[in-house]
Amino acid sequence: MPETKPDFALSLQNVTAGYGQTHILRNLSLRIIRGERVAVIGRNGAGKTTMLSTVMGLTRLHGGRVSLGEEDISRLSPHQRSMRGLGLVPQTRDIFASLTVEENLTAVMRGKSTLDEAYALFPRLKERRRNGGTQLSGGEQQMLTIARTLMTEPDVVLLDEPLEGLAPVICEQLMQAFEQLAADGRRTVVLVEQHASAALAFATRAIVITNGSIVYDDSAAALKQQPELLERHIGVARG
Ligand SMILES: Nc1ncnc2c1ncn2[C@@H]1O[C@H](COP(=O)(O)OP(=O)(O)OP(=O)(O)O)[C@@H](O)[C@H]1O
Repeated sequence: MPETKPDFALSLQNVTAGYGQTHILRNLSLRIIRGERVAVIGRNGAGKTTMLSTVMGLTRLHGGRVSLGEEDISRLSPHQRSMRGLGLVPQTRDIFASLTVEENLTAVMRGKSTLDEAYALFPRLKERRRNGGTQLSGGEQQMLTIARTLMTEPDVVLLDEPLEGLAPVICEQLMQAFEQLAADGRRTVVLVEQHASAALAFATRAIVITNGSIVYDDSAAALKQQPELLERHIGVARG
């Protein structure tokens, strides 16, 4: 029987990248299959944000290649990458504070995306649609940041520590929204998160980064069963 080739959504091949002359990621290789849910965990400063930023074209690529599907996107600008279906939800909640919720969403809307879609995912944003960015709570700002990225119709969604600093009840709502985003393999989701247990409950695959290199790449369920490994790689296994 002919072997079917995996459909890779995103690939990093021998990537060395950083800021200016500094190398943070070292010869990092990774291939993510379309529809996969991947958790990326690691200690502070391990290079998780740098990895997402490198995929998005926001760092200096010193060597290697980044591909989206079959296409080498290593030389494309962040905007071109976004147009091809990459969406980054940055750690720095990225909204226009002077605009209302609705204006924030319509400003970046693309293709077939609709406000209803955003509001179905986050009903709270519908309630707050006429409120300005500065009037939102931290959790609402995070919801808006995620919804803004979705308005660009990404096939691959990169989430950079979306739960950081938020109350447990909001974290739960966000995790439910990520479940919906990833449902039926509709989107490929890469979740960088310090809350290891939430990330591992969501993901099918886990990647652990230490000093800019991948030290674990296997099933999320298997990593959950090895608290000593989690402890070794990320310190206190945070809930
Ligand atoms: N803009 C920058 N310029 C120079 N060095 C940077 C920059 N951003 C991050 N670094 C450095 O790159 C290394 C990796 O940082 P990165 O933010 O990727 O880690 P991280 O795993 O996401 O950690 P955290 O959980 O703290 O966000 C760190 O040593 C950091 O100081």
